[in-house]
Amino acid sequence: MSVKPLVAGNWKMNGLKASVAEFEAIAAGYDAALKAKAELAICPPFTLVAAFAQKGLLPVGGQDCHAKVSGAHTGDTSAEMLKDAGATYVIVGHSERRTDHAETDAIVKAKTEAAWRAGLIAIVCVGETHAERTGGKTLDVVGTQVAGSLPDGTTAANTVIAYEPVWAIGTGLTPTAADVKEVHNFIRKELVKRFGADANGIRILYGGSVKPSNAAELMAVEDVNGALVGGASLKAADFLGIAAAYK
Ligand SMILES: O=C(CO)COP(=O)(O)O
Repeated sequence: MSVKPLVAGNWKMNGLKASVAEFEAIAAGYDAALKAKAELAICPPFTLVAAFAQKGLLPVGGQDCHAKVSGAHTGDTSAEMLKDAGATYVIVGHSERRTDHAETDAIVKAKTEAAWRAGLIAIVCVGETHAERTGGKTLDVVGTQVAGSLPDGTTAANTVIAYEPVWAIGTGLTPTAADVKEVHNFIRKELVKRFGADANGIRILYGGSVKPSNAAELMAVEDVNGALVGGASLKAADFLGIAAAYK
């Protein structure tokens, strides 16, 4: 099944009002040739979601959501609020949330359901730590996260998976193409086993130190259907360079 790749930018805790210029530069550079290669999306901090979405230039996403619709949850943002602000996507279960905010697979699953309830596409992140990889536990860990973080009813239309090895995030290190292939093939198999043939259309993004210089090799790997890009998504030239790496 041929799947249109998605190259999504995760701006993390970066960006001020002035950053709308960089967002506009990304949209301006997304020409017909790039449109033929990949879809783009930008997930800025909450404070910029509405401002970016109002531009109507590219799909926008949040970086997290609460599982509930509303209520006494100081500092949290619901999926409905993101939808109201104009978001299309929301990232859930990023390793920085799993670590900094002790998010478990059960919490990530509840957030994924919240995303669907609000009409958002969930970008569900999974990935092993360095110790887990060197301990030979990568597929066990990723398999457990995939099983526990995805609700019944996961489809190609409501969910994107992002495989992000924790040790590759922000480090400049990346797994070999063979290692990426092993994990993506494994995730695909698990998805098809549980959700049926439709799961061949679920996009599985690779994330972790993706740059224009390594994008061509990583994006050519079987079952890699795009990228979730951190640092290199903050500069239009780098982010567009990743999309351009598609043949
Ligand atoms: O965590 C990531 C995207 O969600 C990857 O970050 P980097 O691209 O900065 O390594």
